[in-house]
Amino acid sequence: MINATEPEERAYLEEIKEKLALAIKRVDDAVRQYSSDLREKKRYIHEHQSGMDEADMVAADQSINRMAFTGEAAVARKRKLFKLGQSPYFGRIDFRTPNQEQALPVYIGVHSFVDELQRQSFIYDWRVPIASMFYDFELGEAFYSTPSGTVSGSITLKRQYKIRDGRLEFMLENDVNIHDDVLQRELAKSSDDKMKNIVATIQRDQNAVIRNETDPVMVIQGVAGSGKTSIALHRMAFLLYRFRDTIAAKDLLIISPNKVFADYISNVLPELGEEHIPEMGMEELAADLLENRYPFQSFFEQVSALLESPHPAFIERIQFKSSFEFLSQLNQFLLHIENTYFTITELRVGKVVVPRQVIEQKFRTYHRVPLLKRFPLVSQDIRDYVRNATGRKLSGQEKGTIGEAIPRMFRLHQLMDLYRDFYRWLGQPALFRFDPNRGLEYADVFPLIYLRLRLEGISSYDHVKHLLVDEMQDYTPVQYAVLSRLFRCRKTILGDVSQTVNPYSASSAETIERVFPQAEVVRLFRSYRSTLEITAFAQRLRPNPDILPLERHGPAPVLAHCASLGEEVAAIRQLLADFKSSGNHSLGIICKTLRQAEQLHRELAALGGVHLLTAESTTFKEGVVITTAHLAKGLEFDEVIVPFASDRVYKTEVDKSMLYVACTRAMHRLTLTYTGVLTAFLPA
Ligand SMILES: Nc1ncnc2c1ncn2[C@@H]1O[C@H](COP(=O)(O)OP(=O)(O)OP(=O)(O)O)[C@@H](O)[C@H]1O
Repeated sequence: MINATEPEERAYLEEIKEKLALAIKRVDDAVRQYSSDLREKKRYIHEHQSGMDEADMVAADQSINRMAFTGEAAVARKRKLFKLGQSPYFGRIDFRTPNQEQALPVYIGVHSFVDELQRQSFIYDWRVPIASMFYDFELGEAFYSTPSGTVSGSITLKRQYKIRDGRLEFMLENDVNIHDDVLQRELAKSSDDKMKNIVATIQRDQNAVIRNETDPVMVIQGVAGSGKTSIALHRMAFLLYRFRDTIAAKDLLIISPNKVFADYISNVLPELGEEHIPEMGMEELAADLLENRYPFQSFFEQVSALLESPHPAFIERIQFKSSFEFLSQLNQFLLHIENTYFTITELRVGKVVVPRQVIEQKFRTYHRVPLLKRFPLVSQDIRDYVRNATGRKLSGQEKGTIGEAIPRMFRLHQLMDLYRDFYRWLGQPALFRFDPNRGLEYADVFPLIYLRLRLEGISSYDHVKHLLVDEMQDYTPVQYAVLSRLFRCRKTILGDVSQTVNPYSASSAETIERVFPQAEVVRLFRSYRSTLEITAFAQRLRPNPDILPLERHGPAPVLAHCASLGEEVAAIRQLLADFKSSGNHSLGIICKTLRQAEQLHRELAALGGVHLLTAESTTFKEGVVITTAHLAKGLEFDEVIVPFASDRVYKTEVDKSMLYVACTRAMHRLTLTYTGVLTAFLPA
């Protein structure tokens, strides 16, 4: 066997590092050559500019661009090689097909490394087909799929390595399931400031999601900490690799809940050697789709309003607009306006009378065109009709008459008027509240966009080739209907219905399936983030008998009763001091409302290094963070403190959701502090 023993492996690692160093040197030389050629070329052009014609200039430009492009590619390659030098590979399988005499080792890393001189693959990218067996199989029979068919054989050896800064820290041989051991070590570590890649320990069910190439829509419903976001990002990296000839990072789009989250996850793709993927929030998308014509309340403001003053009529409006019933009513209304808002009459233009039937027939011709876009088309056809009838060109005035008369045959043209009419048609005008000073309620934003999409058509996102939607539970059927019409591409949609920040407008995987009947729904029950003690504690808030926590232990969550607010703040100060000497890196103090978070921030700011995250924040901060459960969604911390966990603060369904989200952010340690009586959501 090749490299059977640990000393042999160590020697082999040195050998690979040398090869990598050599490869880096070659790239360096090449880069130097490119830049000197480029300089030379530019100098030449500069000097000979006057004698060059346009064609020469274009050719020169092209050649400069080509050179710059090759130079950039070389720099990117160098970056990858350098990274491999730090940690060339994390796994190995020895695989033998029936017609091979000996099993050959397949070393697996974050990138591939092929020695061009020897024409030999030393390291396989984790995304190549053969590497999938590392995640899918233990020792024994195994197979992998390639575009040209399935390859079967057997795995005779499987190893995992932890190589850091070029040094082999440990190496594990597996006869049973080594993944667990390495996984445990990874999970027990304290978190860095941002989300990490998990290539070395991707689990089998996760791998299936990451490598799924066939389903047009994947919906991932996974319990808190099941790795949904991680998997989705690895899936993007996989698709970028698998379809590298047709999909680039700029062709993907991530819809993320907020900028802090976007920043938090922004490291993963670059770590995997891919470029940054464009990202936008739902509100940004909404503003764009409404062309900034109508100011509106944000989702964060909607949830804050629910937390601070949950008015029954407000809740009713939200609930209704989050239902399937609402979407089908909107669709019926669209039919209704199509059938009843037209009053088509004959049209006189000079001496010509255009009969009603002709105009009707023209409108029918364009029934596939969005309704509000038909008028200019019909107007043009009628002009042609009149021109043919008169046998002469039309005057400006005649053209104008037609251009004005045709749209007038439809009752309303303003989107907002139509939307308002919808509620009249429903017989529920009170369900639409519009205060021009405060803008639209958030619950009205996507219904209005939906109307616009159906009535005017929008094609500005046709370039997107894969859409990733995180925190799917917080979007309503109308929002999905908009996404489905706007993004005709493949989609990966993920979330957890237990972690909604607004139970009145939550969507489950089943809801989403109704919008995307072709979706493949995957459910993940294994939870990786928190210790068993923390997961068990969070289960008291939202029991889920199917959850499978990983067997990892830590201190039991603490419920700290305090005699007064002053004492509570003092207790939190003490917890902060303990944290600073604990060796942990991140601490999240997660409140229910922004007001509480701001208040606590004022109390603790003097300690220094305490960051307040608000809806306006754009970057994730290392160390101690004070924020709300809503904004902490998707993030994780070594330690979490949930202040004010009393029955006065956590009493409604929305409050309970917030508490669940807050507690499930903790990886290793969780403390809840309160004064008075503990929230009833945590019965003893
Ligand atoms: N296979 C794995 N190997 C190592 N770590 C993993 C693995 N799967 C998940 N994790 C870790 O578990 C934690 C939770 O992952 P992630 O944030 O992707 O989960 P999530 O399902 O999106 O969580 P939530 O819905 O609660 O926000 C992260 O620290 C992630 O690195």
